[in-house]
Amino acid sequence: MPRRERNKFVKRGQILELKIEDYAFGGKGIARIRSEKGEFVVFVPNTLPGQTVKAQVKKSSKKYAECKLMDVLIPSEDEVEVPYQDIPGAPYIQLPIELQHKYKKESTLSLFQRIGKVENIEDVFDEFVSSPNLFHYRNKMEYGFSAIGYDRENKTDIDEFTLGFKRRGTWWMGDNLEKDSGLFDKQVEDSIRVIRTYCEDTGLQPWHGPRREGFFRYFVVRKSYKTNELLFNLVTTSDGLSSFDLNAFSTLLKDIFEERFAGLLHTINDETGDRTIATSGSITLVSGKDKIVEELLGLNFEISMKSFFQTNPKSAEKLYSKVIDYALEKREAIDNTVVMDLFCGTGTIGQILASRSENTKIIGVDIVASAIEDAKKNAKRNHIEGLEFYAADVGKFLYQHPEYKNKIRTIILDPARAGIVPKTLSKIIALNADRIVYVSCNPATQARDTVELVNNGYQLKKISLVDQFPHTAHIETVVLFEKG
Ligand SMILES: C[S@@+](CC[C@H](N)C(=O)[O-])C[C@H]1O[C@@H](n2cnc3c(N)ncnc32)[C@H](O)[C@@H]1O
Repeated sequence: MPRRERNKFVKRGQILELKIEDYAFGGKGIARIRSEKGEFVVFVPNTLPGQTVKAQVKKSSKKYAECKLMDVLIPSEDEVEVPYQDIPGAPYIQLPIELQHKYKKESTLSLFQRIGKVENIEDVFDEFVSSPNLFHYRNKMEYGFSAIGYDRENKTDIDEFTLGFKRRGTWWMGDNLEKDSGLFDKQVEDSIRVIRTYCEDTGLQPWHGPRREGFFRYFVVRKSYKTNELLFNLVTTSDGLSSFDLNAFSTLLKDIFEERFAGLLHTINDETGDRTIATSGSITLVSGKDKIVEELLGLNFEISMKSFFQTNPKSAEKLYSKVIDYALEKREAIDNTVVMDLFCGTGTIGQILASRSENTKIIGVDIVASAIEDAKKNAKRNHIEGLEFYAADVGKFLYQHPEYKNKIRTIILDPARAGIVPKTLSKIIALNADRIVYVSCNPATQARDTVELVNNGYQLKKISLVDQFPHTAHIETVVLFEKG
């Protein structure tokens, strides 16, 4: 054994049985191994206090180890029965929502204290906003086909035509979805079994991960809460396509979902990597239409299979309302001014803000060109004027447009999970805005950026937490920063 490994309490790859005692930010359960040498801390994501779990060591140092959850052996006493199939995407579904909120609130605020150095975090805490729908809140789901399934009774893998989600902690094994998971659409999930049987009866093979071969790969569904319509995308390889009848598959979906069926798309994905994105590859329309319309705060947004759209639209309305409330608190910093909506995606926040303010010009910037195209189209559809959208890296855009320095009073920030790179944050700070409303889907990077903003004269005035994804460890934050 290498010396580096010898000094460690547990070894990489080792399988441990652990009792979870605490909860850390991001859904990491904390277990402690006590011995004559002292206390050794083990983190296991997607677990909660009271559970006894089986976990594999992924990273180990002298003081602590990071593990991957393999199985929950004994549930926590806090957990309750739910009528849904358990899936890796909802590790906390059996925990009452009030407890989920408590863990999320406490761990997020302590993160701002620890990393963000905000000592008065309890004083500036504004509101914990719950998701309006606690179940069936998602508007998109990706189901995977697999030739290797999971035998729940014997807890082992089996050769089986599978359609559902990956088995927790594995990349090669699927787990059949037999009924509603409680996260997406009940009718769709209760029908997955029928769709699976239809595909299996064609004689074509599901994807075999280790062998990197097979025909059926993914079945993706998008839903509109406005119209209740469903848009489908079947992802296959090209191998065997000539013997598969896409129109007959579309008829099956129309028979099941009737007027809810909006359209079927087909994607050919011949990538063989384990981490291929479900929908990469060429996409064609088989029948119906290729877009559905969703409504957010009275505005309409057209969504195609590939475009980014908030996954929990009802909760997104709450999130956006909070952003708009913070922004409009000081109307003089909004009306008759130029507002920057940086990392704007499809421009939703800017459009809502423009529609609720007087003579405000919005500059939206996002690096994804197709999102900017959608933003422009959506603004036109909603008859909102005064918006300019640019497809660019935020840092580069600000470098190329020094004319905005000292001209912007309010900035909206909504970066991706990785947060804002330091150089770009400096350029944002150099704009010298009075107010910044910073939305984040990763409070850990936002807490880091808070230090920089505070060092440059901003104060954290308010923070709200929005629970966009009940039953997961995710939490979104809306933070209001003001100068001086
Ligand atoms: C959380 S999303 C923003 C969503 C948007 N505000 C909305 O509500 O629809 C983060 C966005 O940051 C964009 N992005 C990531 N890195 C970027 C960069 N360096 N410059 C500009 N945009 C970037 C992504 O394309 C993505 O649309």
